[in-house]
Amino acid sequence: MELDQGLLESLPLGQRHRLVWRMRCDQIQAYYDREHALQKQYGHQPAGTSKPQGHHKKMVHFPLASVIQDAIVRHDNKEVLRLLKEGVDINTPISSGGSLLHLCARHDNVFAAEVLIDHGINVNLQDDDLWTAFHIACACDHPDIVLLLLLVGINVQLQDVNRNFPLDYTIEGTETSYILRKHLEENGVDIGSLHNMKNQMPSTMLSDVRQMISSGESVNLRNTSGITLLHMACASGYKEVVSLLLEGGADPCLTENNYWTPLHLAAKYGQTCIVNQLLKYKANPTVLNCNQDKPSVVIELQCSTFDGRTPLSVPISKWDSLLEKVHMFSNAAGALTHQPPQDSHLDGAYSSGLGKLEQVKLMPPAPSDDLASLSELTDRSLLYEMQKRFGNDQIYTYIGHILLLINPNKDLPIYSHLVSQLYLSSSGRLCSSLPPHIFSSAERAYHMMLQERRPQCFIISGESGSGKSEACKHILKHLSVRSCPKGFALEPRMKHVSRTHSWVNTFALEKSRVICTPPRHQNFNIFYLMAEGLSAEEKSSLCLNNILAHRYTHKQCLKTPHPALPQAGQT
Ligand SMILES: Nc1ncnc2c1ncn2[C@@H]1O[C@H](COP(=O)(O)OP(=O)(O)OP(=O)(O)O)[C@@H](O)[C@H]1O
Repeated sequence: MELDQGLLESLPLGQRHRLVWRMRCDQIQAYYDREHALQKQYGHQPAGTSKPQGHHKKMVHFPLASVIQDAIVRHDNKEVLRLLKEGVDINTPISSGGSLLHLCARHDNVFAAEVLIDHGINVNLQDDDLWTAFHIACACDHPDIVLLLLLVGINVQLQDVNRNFPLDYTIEGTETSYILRKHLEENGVDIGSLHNMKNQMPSTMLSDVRQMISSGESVNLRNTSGITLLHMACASGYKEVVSLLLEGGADPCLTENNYWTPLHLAAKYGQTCIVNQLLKYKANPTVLNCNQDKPSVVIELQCSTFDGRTPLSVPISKWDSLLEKVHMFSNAAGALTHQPPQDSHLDGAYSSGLGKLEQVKLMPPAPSDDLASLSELTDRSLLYEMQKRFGNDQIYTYIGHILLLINPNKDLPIYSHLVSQLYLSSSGRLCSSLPPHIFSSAERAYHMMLQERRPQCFIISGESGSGKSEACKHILKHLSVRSCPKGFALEPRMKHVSRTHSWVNTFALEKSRVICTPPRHQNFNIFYLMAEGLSAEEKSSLCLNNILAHRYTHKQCLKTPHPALPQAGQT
C-alpha cells in the first residue's frame, strides 16, 4: 500500500499510526511472500542468507505483551485467552502508561475486559494523564464497558490530570451518561458535591502559596523535573493561584527539563484565561519546547473541536485517540485538493474538479463488524446488531467473507477516492483497522484473481431497490482506483472499466426479470419511479396511464410499499 506523504501528514496522529502500522504489516507480508517464493524456487535458503543450525523456519517474534495488545484491538478474544494461558503479564503497561484494561475500554472489547478483570487486573489504575479505563469508556461512550466497570466496583470519583471525573466526559443524553448518573444517584453520590471536590485542590494550593509568599520563600523553586509551581498551576487551570504566583514574582519564562514553559502547558490544557494572564506578564510566546513547538502551535491543536463540542480539558495524548473515535479522519481535505473529487458516477471519476474538498466519514472498526464473530448468533441478536449498525450509518457488515449491505437511501461520504486508497492492500486480506466496505470486497476479488489466475465473480443478491446496481458501480469505482492508485492517467483504463460496467448493467437488467419477478419481489424501480414522476401527458404518450395496473408491476402483493415509491401501493 502506498500513500502520498502529504496526505499521510494531513491525517490525525491516531489514524496515521494505524495506517503506518498497516503499511508495516504489508511490508512484512511482502517480505515473507518473497522469501517463500525464493525458497520454493530454489528449494533452499535465498542466496546470501545462511540457515542457522537447528532452525527450519525464519520467524519474526514479537513480545507477547505487544501481541496481546494487538489481539485486544482486533477483538481476537481467542488469542487473548491463549496468550493469558501462556502467562502474559496482565499488568503489562501500554504506551500511555495505562493498562490492558484501558485498551479494552478504548476499543470497546468487553469480553477481554471481563477476562482481565477475572485475572485480577487493577481496575482503578491511572495512566500518565491519570485517566482510568472508566474515564476512557465514558469519553468514548462505550456503555457496555461502563456497565461492566461499575459492576466490578470501579472508583467513579478518581480525577484525571485536569481534575475531571469520568462523568465530566460523558455526553448528556447518551446511554453512558444515563447509566453513570443512575449509578451515582443509587449510591447517594451528589453530583454537586463532585463539583465541590474539584475545587478543593486549587483552594489548598492557593493557601499554601499565600503562606510561602508571606514567609518570604521563593516562588520559582523547581523540582527534579524542572517544574515550578507556575507550571503546575497553569496546567491545572488554577487561575487564582496563577495570579498570586505572578504577582509574587513567579517567572513565566522558566522552562522545565523538556523546555516546556508555563505558557506551553496552559495552551496544551486549553486554559485560555491563563494564557492571557501569562502574556500580560511577558511570557515569551516564541520559545520552542522539546517537540520544536511554540505555545501558539500547541494552542492551535487544542482549539480544534472534539465531536462538534467545545472540549473539556482533554490531555493531548488522549486528543487524537478521541478524535479518531469520532471521525477516522475528517479534515484531510487540505492535502487532498490534488485528488480527484468524490463522485457517485463512474463517468465522472476522472473529471477534473480539482480543488473540490473530499468529505470522508468512516466509522471506526467495531466488534459487530463481523457478525460471524458474535458470541450469540440468533435471529434476534443478528437483527438487533444490524439495526444498531444501520442507525449509525454502518451500512456494511461482514458475515465471514460475505458482505451485507443495507441500502441507506441517502448519500454517505464513504466512497471517495481517498477511501478507495485506504482499502488498497498488498495482500487482499480484510484489514481489521478499517470498517467493512464494498471496496474491501472489490480489493479481495482483485487479489483472488491474481492468486488464482482466473476471473472472479461477484454474486450480488437482493430485492429490487436494495442497492445492487450501486454496489456494482462502487466495485468498479474501486477497481478503477486500484488500476491507478495515484488517481491520474485513469482515462484509458476507465474506458475498459466503462465497457465492463455496461456489461454488468446488461446482466443486472436481465430482460427475464421483467416477466419473471420472484414471488414477493417487485419489478424494476424505474417502473415505480415513472408511475410517480411522469406527467399525465408523458404517461399518455407512452400508453402508460396507469402503470401500476399492469401485470408486471401490480401482480406482487407486497405488504410494504416499494422503497422508491412510498405511495405506490395506493396509486
Ligand atoms: N450504497 C448506497 N448509498 C446510497 N444510496 C444507495 C446505495 N445503494 C442504493 N442506493 C439508493 O437506492 C436506489 C436503488 O438502488 P439500486 O438501483 O442499486 O437498486 P437495485 O438493487 O439495483 O434495484 P433493481 O434490482 O430494481 O435494479 C439508488 O438509486 C440509490 O438512490
